[in-house]
Amino acid sequence: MSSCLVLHQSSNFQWLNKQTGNDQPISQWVARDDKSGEFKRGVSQFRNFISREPGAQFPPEKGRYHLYVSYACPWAHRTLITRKLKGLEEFIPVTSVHWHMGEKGWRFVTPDERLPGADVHPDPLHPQFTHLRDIYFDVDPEYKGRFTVPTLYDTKTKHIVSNESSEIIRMFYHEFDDLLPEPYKSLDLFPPSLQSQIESSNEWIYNDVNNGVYKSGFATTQEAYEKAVTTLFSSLDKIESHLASRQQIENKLTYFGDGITESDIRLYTTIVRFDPVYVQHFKTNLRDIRSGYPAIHRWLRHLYWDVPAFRETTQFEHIKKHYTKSHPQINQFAITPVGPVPDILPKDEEVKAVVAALK
Ligand SMILES: N[C@@H](CCC(=O)N[C@@H](CS)C(=O)NCC(=O)O)C(=O)O
Repeated sequence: MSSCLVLHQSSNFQWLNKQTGNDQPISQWVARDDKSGEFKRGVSQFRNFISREPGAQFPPEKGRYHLYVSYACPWAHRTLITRKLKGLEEFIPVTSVHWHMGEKGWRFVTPDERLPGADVHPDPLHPQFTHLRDIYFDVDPEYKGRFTVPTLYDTKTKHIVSNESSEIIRMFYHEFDDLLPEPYKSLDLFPPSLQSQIESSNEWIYNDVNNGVYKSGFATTQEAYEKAVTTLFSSLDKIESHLASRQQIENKLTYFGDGITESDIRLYTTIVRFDPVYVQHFKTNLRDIRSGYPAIHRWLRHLYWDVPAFRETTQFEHIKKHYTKSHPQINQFAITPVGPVPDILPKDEEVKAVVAALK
């Protein structure tokens, strides 16, 4: 453990003044001096790549890299789905943090805690570390940024390879292919023929939907909230008509092409959290998915119920408790709403009002 880390852990003064390495408390989602009240997501700081190119700094190797995630987090969820779809579970071990994010950020569970989901355990690489931030400061005592999941860590060089989910999933697409058996080796989640469509939809779906729910929920002015929520719902309307025509005209259940692609992965992790959390916690309540967006609902339930990589990486207890119990500025008493029940509907059930409307 670096001496700097000991300093961070032992001094309350340091905690108060350096909670994110940039003098903002962890829970300060909108910068204090930002009068717009708009949530602006920071840029990830570690941006290296695992590559199978000869001489690469981070070559693909079984067991070399460790992935730190939270089951609650939609960005980390992308990496868990991709890892499973590509058959990388034996190659890239995972540790999930506890669902609660406090003033010191994400923490590891203690040895006696039992939470749902695979791989929720203390940090196996640094058993003395209590929080994810300990890894960031161990790697860089001067780190100035947020301590985010996913974090892809190299056990050999003791560096963070990347803490940017959109890039981690792309490393998983092909860089390990030489080590993988079929059918994982030839699974292409970003096929050349669809890349430009995927890229251009990523841009607005990221801004308006994936990050849009946070812009709505973390807004600190009425104007910022209304701007985010109306943009979010007009983008959901656009996604609904795209998926409805895919389902009705092309008879396809995925977002583009014939199989699952990056677009499905990136959209799913927001949509599966929408009804259970975002509708009430982030006030994204012009409609919900189950009663307001039939084509999105059908697409969501196809991925959840028919594709194990989606269902097995979706842990509703982590999701519901994380948001509702980690944001005191939004939910002072940390009460987790019971509904909606169930978290996700079976494929052959609809909410009663939808059934009545269809009669
Ligand atoms: N752009 C990053 C965002 C990751 C991110 O913001 N993760 C959240 C959890 S959902 C986090 O760890 N936040 C901790 C913090 O900001 O203090 C990515 O896609 O990987």
